[in-house]
This record gives sequence, C-alpha cells and structure tokens, in this order.
Amino acid sequence: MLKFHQLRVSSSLISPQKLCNFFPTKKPSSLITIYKLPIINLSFQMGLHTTPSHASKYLFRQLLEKDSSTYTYLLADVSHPQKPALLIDPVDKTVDRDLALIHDLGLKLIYALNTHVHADHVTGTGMLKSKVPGVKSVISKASNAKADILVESGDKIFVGDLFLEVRPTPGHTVGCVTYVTGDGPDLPQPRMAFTGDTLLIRGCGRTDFQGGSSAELYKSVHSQIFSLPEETMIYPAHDYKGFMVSTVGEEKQYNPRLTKDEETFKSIMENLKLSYPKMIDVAVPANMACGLQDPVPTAL
Ligand SMILES: N[C@@H](CCC(=O)N[C@@H](CSS)C(=O)NCC(=O)O)C(=O)O
Repeated sequence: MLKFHQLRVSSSLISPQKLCNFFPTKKPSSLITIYKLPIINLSFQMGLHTTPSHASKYLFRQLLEKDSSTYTYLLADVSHPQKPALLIDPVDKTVDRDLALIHDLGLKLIYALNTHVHADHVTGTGMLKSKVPGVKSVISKASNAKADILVESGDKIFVGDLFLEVRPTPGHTVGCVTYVTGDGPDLPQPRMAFTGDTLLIRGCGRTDFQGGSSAELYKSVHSQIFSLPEETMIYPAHDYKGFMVSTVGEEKQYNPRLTKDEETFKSIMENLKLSYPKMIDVAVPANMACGLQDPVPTAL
C-alpha cells in the first residue's frame, strides 16, 4: 500500500488537510488517491526511492562529508527481514555518523563499496570493516587496490533483491567504475547510476594523475553512462557547487565538457589548471588498502 507522508511543492510542505483548500469538495482521504503518482516521484526528497508497485521496499540516502564535498550513498532492501544495506564511497571522518544512521534505521551493513581509489580523502571502508565485523569491502580489480571483493565489468552486488551492476568507467583513474541499479519491474525506477568522479554534475573528474586519461574518460562516459536511459538518476561522488542529483538526459544536454567533441574535451581537460588535492599523498596509499591496513596483532 502507498503511504501519504508529505508533499513538497516548490519550497512549501502541503498536508492532506491543506490540499483540501485546492479541492474543497474532496475529503483528505480521496486526495491521497489523486496525488498518488506525484507523491511517489517526490519521495526522493524524503530519501526514499520507491516504485509504484513497491513503495517502501528500498531505502536510499545521500550523505555529505563537507570538508571534501564527498557524497556517500546508503542503499538497503527494507522489505527483507534483515534489511541488508550497502554504502557507496564512505569517508573515514563520517563513519560514525553513517553507522549511527544505519543503527537508527535498523539496517544490517553488508558491503562498503568504493567507486575508485580516491585522492582527496581517506575512504571509510577500513574503519567500517573494523567497527562492523563481517562487512565486506569492494573496489574494482582494475584499481589494483586491496579489498575483500574485486569487481569487474558486469558483476552484480546484491543486498536483498536490490542489486548494483558494475560498469567500468576508467579515465579519472584507471580503476574507476560506475555502479548502476539493476533494471527490472521490482527494482527502483528510474535507475540510479553512482558515477564516482567519472561524471560530475555539469562536470567530470580530472584526468591528470593516477593513470587518468581524458580520451578514456570521454569514451567511458559516452559508452557506459550516456547509453543508459535518459531518466537514469546521476549520483556523483562529489559536488562543489551544491548540486545533488542529475539525470543522464540532463547531462547529455547541458554538461559543458562532455557535450563537446572529443578533441575539444581533451583540450578543456588539459587546461583545467587545478591544484593537486591537499590530501593526495596520504589518501592514495591509504586507499590502496581500502583505508586501513589489517589490524596489527598486539604483542602479548
Ligand atoms: N580542492 C580539492 C580537490 C578538488 C579536485 O581536484 N577534485 C577532483 C575530484 S577529487 S580527486 C576532481 O576531479 N575535480 C574536477 C573538477 O573539475 O573540479 C582538494 O584539495 O581536496
């Protein structure tokens, strides 16, 4: 059954009671039916990703680490008895916040995924593994980093009925991948693509270190991300301008870098003139071991 929580129109919240002002002849209960579809779509704003026939089956949260402007994503199958969950791109500084949320929501964390070896912050994967026994770290095989599960093109990571497909998207780093929710009537629609630093909203990851290549990034975005349905939601690992989400269709039309031809794109990337991330010398070695070395046994 669908649940009516709150409907956000522009910046105001409208309760069923207030909707009666627009539809004076209707009872609040009948307005629930009238607003069934908009409520489902707007459920993103409540952090709940639902499908018309599977409202409340999956949970989705976008979380921010402010210092590095990194987004961490929490996904769970809350219809499963154990409420299995995964985190994408957790940050060491916000692990305790993320675990408190997971605890509050009654979820069981199974996987901690990285889209790539980050250069600007230390992943939370290692801390999560030491704080929650049984959590498995995940990164691409192509990254050459250490993790419990090394994924390749086409692999699937399941939590309950929900799963993420692995799409290789090298270019920002050699091992970058995009995780895309599976396609199916029982799965979130529109699909969600977690693009890491490959595709940012109205931008893309830099390509000047860690095996980066602007030619590779251009190919990755066009072949692996822009080939997804236009309505696919784009959730990047960073945003520096306050954006939170975009779509494939929107980026295909408005991305100021990826809408250009390949030669123009390469020239843009060669002239970004960005300074190196402040933490690169600490972050890259730590992240090659998923953020934390195995616990060192203490001497007796
Ligand atoms: N100033 C930040 C690093 C900013 C930066 O270089 N961001 C990367 C992703 S994290 S390696 C990037 O690809 N940016 C692309 C862009 O166009 O901004 C710091 O010192 O950490």
